[in-house]
Amino acid sequence: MKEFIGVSEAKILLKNLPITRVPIRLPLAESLGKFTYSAILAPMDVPSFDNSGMDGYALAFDDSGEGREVVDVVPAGAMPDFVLPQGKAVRIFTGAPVPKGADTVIQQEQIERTGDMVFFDAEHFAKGANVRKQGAQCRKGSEVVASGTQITPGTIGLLASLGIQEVEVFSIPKISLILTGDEIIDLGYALQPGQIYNANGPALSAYLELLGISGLRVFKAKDEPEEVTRVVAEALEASDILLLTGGISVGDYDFVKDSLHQNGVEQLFYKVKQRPGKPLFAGKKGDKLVFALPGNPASVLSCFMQYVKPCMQHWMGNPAAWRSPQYLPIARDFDKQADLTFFLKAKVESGRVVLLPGQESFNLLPFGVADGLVEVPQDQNHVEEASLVAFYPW
Ligand SMILES: Nc1nc2c(c(=O)[nH]1)N[C@H]1C(S)=C(S)[C@@H](COP(=O)(O)OP(=O)(O)OC[C@H]3O[C@@H](n4cnc5c(N)ncnc54)[C@H](O)[C@@H]3O)O[C@H]1N2
Ligand code: MOO
Repeated sequence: MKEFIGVSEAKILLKNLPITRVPIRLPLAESLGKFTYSAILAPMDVPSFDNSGMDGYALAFDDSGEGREVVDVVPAGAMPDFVLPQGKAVRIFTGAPVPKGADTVIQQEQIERTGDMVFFDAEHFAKGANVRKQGAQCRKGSEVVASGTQITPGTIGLLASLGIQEVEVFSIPKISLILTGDEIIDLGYALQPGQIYNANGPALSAYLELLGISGLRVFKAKDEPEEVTRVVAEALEASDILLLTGGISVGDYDFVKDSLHQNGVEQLFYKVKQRPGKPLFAGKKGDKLVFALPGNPASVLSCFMQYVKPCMQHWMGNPAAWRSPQYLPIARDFDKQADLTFFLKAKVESGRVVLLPGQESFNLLPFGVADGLVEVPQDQNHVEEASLVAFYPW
């Protein structure tokens, strides 16, 4: 039951959590952005036949003779059923199979053609020129993609070239979000006095999209203990990772922590020496992770980026989930009094980080332009202009 711990201790606790991750098989077209679960081996040679890299003429390089008679044409998509006779050439096109008996393709710009005869200057070529050999890209059985690789459009092209239609990837966690707070109103409704628009829901849903996670289930709970407990039970059942916003500090209407305990969630830590997001709660129930994010929107986004995002990325098989920040020079001096780690909204301008005005945890204005967060460690109260600071892009 860790209480009021430092940022690094909180991160180490999360990083060391054993997480059972399961692979799923997905159609290639749905695998973009996912991480491969196991290494992928080539099921065949690619190219699977020697083929021409140019539009031109295929011939046997070592054949002597001033010119070659063109005896046939090989288009792409057809396999020639003849052996090229000695001293002859065939018209060939890019991607077409090089017929047996030929070993070199001379591109058509380098050929003089007179009637059925072609002439070229052999000094400008080497044997084998412009022939893409069978297996030049990869041999059957060779590893083409390592495990833990993020699938890009390029990976999809590579796998398609190998005829692979499905890939085994790390699954995407099922995420639920419980928004607490009687004052929270969804977009599209008129605000009554005392009410505010739900900013945390749309922001988190967008952040999940950025991580390649769709299908977020959003629940709402009134500031009422039985309701929070009931909604936690329902949401927990349906999720691998449960997020809550609000209701986690010490106010009379903050019921989240008790509701989590009542639902058998074991506390990993509560309260972190940081601003924003001091009352952050992390817990687990079996393999399920639970994060109760302090309701202020800046705390929600900051805590999500620093703690929840790496857990989710780790779950999804990203080997760089807990990667180190970038180190960039800060544009101006910065001073703080509190003995807490600060996460500050910042913009990168000409390679320097500029801290934005409006760092209070209720204030969303700097998020309109921020590129990410700067971390100023707990024990550092002064940051000198131009010194390097840790910067986390979104
Ligand atoms: N006596 C103390 N009061 C507070 C402390 C404390 O230590 N002692 N901590 C403060 C800090 S720091 C934070 S952070 C907040 C966290 O409070 P909760 O997690 O209980 O969140 P709420 O009180 O429910 O809401 C805080 C704030 O955020 C607004 N909010 C909530 N949900 C949304 C949403 N979906 N979209 C937009 N805004 C939202 C809510 O209206 C409140 O203004 O506690 C401090 N208090
Ligand atoms: O720790 Mo809270 O997020 O500052 O307002």
